[in-house]
Amino acid sequence: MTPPRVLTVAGSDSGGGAGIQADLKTMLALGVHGMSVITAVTAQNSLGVQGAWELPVEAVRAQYRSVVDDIGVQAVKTGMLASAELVETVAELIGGTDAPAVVDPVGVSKHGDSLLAASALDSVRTKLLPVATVATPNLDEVAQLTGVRVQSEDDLRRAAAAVLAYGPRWALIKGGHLPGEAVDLLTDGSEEHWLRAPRYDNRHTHGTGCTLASAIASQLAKGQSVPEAVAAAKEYVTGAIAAGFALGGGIGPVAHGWAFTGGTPGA
Ligand SMILES: Nc1ncnc2c1ncn2[C@@H]1O[C@H](COP(=O)(O)OP(=O)(O)OP(=O)(O)O)[C@@H](O)[C@H]1O
Ligand SMILES: Cc1ncc(CO)c(N)n1
Repeated sequence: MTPPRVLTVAGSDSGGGAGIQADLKTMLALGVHGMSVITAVTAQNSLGVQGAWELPVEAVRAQYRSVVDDIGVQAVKTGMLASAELVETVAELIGGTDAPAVVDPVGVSKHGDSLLAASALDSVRTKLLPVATVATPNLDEVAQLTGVRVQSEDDLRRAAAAVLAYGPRWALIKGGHLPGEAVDLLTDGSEEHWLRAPRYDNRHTHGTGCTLASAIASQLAKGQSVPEAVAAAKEYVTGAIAAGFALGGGIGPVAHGWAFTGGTPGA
């Protein structure tokens, strides 16, 4: 049987922990066929981002058309889009595709390196968020995009309302950067789903956001509803964080294959 097909539109992380590499590993682990449109190439490792180069708009468009016109997609995920021009191009492409879109509005890496030009923020708000089925900002991205500064769980509702005002069907506000339990809020403005998991203080959390968004897209492609897909994706990313491992001298990656290795840290 042909597996469901999922497309990631994102940047390459040479260190293999985030970006396209995290997305494809997640898709393999969750049993879907992963495909990629590369928007930018980063020189990146456990210590930070040493360099980043965008691809030309024609290269992004051509990759997208090659995949969608022949193979077809059951879900799309977007990550690092680097510039206003690429954000607008990708928004137009996914707006014209009949598949759910999970938009991870990637702004900065875990090390604080910028992965999106400041001049692109307005295009994210007005072009990309309106075509999202689910938008998955972290707290820094919420602050950049909406001005809402989340300091407690109560603020997550306010953040979600501010994100929903830009037009995505659902907002998943990731409270991963708050102290205490790892709490996220999923809402479409009427239903609310609180997702809670224990916090693992192993610091090997490079690529958590990419992994979560790709897992949501994978579950949507299998036909799950948004709340079901997000709940399953949260379980997957939590297992991957629990089994995260040291690599290089800085922040190590989550373990995408944890379900195959029994969830043993670093196995
Ligand atoms: N230490 C942790 N323990 C358990 N869950 C965590 C931890 N850190 C983050 N999470 C969870 O991981 C998911 C991703 O959230 P996070 O806020 O880390 O994304 P992100 O900052 O976009 O990640 P990145 O930019 O590295 O890809 C959320 O479900 C969040 O609650
Ligand atoms: C290429 C890439 N995309 C996304 C992230 C998320 O932080 C990263 N570090 N690198």
